[in-house]
Amino acid sequence: MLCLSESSNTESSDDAGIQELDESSDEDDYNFCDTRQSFSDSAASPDMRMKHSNSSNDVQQYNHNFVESRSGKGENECLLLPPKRRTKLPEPVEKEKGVSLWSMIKDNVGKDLTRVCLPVYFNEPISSLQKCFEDLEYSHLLDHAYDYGLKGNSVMRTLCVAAFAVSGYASSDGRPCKPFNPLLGETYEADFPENGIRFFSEKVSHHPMVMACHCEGRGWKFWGESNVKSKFWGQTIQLDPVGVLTLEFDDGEIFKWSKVTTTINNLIIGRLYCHHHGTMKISGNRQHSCKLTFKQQSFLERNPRQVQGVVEDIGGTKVATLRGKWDESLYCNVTNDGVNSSAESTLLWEKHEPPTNPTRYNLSSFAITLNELTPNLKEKLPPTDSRLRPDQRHLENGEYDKANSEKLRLETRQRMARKMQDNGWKPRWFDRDTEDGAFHYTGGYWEAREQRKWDGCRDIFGELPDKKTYPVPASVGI
Ligand SMILES: CC(C)CCC[C@@H](C)[C@H]1CC[C@H]2[C@@H]3CC=C4C[C@@H](O)CC[C@]4(C)[C@H]3CC[C@]12C
Repeated sequence: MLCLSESSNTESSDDAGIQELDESSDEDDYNFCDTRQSFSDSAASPDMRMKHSNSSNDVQQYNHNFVESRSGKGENECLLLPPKRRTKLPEPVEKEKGVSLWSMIKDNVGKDLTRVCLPVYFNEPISSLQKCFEDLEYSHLLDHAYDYGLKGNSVMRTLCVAAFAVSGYASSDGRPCKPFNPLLGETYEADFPENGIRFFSEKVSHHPMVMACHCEGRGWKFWGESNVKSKFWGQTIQLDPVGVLTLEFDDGEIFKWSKVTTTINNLIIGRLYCHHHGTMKISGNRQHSCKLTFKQQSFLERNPRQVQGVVEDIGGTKVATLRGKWDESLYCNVTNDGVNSSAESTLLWEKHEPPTNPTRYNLSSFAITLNELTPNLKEKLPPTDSRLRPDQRHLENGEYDKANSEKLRLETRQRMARKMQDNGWKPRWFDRDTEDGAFHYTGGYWEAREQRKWDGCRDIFGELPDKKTYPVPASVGI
């Protein structure tokens, strides 16, 4: 495995595991304004007629409890609007260098690839914690799922949950770089009132590398962990996710599923791309469950990236089907009385348009916003937030040499992570449940943020206070 998940290797690098602002958005997190704005996504809205239409500007009733009246009356009412987010990354300070992955690993052919140190140039300016949040770009599907369920439409609820589970893969298309491997105890918060969600994640284990996350939306909670087992096959790497994702609606309905296998292709020659394949069983605790198949890619496949699925009731009767592509869109057909209805299929989900000027990282518009650090936000963050990680910030700014040296410094520091874990280090915000073995959010993050009380949050990105207090064990790999 080429630097993807950690190995217990002694000399491997932390590759283990491998602004210009558009608007003056840094003034305040919130802008007060007197026009009502809508941030809704339309596909799969419960109020929408079942057609392929995609009108994205309807103001929908389930949106934005954050849009509150400030003055409380009349035409001049002032509404609290969400922050304006940036639409592009900063212009790089230095010119981009053309370094091929092959040039980095060619001298290591036949060697253990976990020992190959990749320079920061192969990273994207996003940490794996932030990448977990990318799975929630289409969280409106869960809002719709909640509403459908309340209206008694359990089939549409299940279909929306399935569409959500697939939508998380959309942003992996055409992304050739490796996210930063967070430091032990690194956190990431995402307060997205415009999407009605609040997300939090923490790296809870370094060996094996595990990240736990927790997200609250309108009518639902979603949590899980991100941990992959990887196998290196030479030209490809296979990633098998470990752990279960859980979605719980406020009315008590729960869905659980695991992610499918991801294969990263053309590591050595050709254009690097990833492909997702396997079966995803989304099990519900009430009326319906869904089985999705991400098709295996073959040389003859004229239609790659396909996903197909069926929704079944507890008796095993097929009540709906679903098909589409994980990098494009998904449609469903609801079966009536066991007979496939001839009516046209319904659009459940469609990928957002890519940004107009993509960078070499090929981030989506949503991903571009995730590492933005406004002065106002900076004041509120704990010292462990990914946005404060210096090498990642330098990379984002296109300061490659600074990024590289900071990365080396932090990796040296990180070498004591295993020692810390062995010595009983515990995550600050998550706890492993003794019953189901999963990490659960212990709560209190947003409350601590309110009071700016970050007790127990170490300065993980700074200089080590004293090497004697934290000896770097010679035999510990990262
Ligand atoms: C050698 C270097 C430059 C290769 C770059 C590899 C990139 C494409 C790899 C590195 C880490 C990978 C991610 C690691 C873990 C997961 C979780 C899984 O459930 C979905 C895929 C996803 C999100 C992977 C997508 C591909 C990924 C981003």
